Amino acid sequence: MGYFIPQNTQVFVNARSIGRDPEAWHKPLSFKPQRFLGSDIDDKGQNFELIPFGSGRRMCIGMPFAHKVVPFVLASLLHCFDWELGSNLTPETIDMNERVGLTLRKLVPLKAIPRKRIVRDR
Ligand code: HEM
Repeated sequence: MGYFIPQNTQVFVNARSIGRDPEAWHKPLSFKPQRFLGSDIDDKGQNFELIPFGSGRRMCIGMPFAHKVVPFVLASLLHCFDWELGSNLTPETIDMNERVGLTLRKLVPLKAIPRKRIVRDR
């Protein structure tokens, strides 16, 4: 690609910017999980526009575990609690600005208040 990278250079892949590239994604800043319905793109390291777990020999070894645990924990939290936003916020007024760093964090932390939902046994 025409770049000269000196020996022993430490290279960081900017997965955040790749995931927000308008050349790779339609309306990249919109939360649209349905964009993956019927899509061939997955996160297993072969589609370089989506590399949350990295790619190649050093990609995340915890990916299969994360694939099982993250949906399970999320589904449990949604199933067992009703969630409210504090500070008179609505989904439209949440501050989505980000803080710069090695990992991506919200500039203003999200305060979500869980209210226990009665879950009946079958
Ligand atoms: C949503 C959850 C997770 C994400 C997004 C994630 C993401 C990543 C990324 C981006 C890398 C660097 C890959 C590279 O250098 O190309 C990595 C490496 C690694 N991850 Fe994860 N990870 C997750 C969960 C886990 C879990 C649950 C474990 C262990 C149980 C784990 C263990 C590791 C290890 C050991 C490495 C280093 C692999 C190596 O350098 O050979 N990760 N992960």
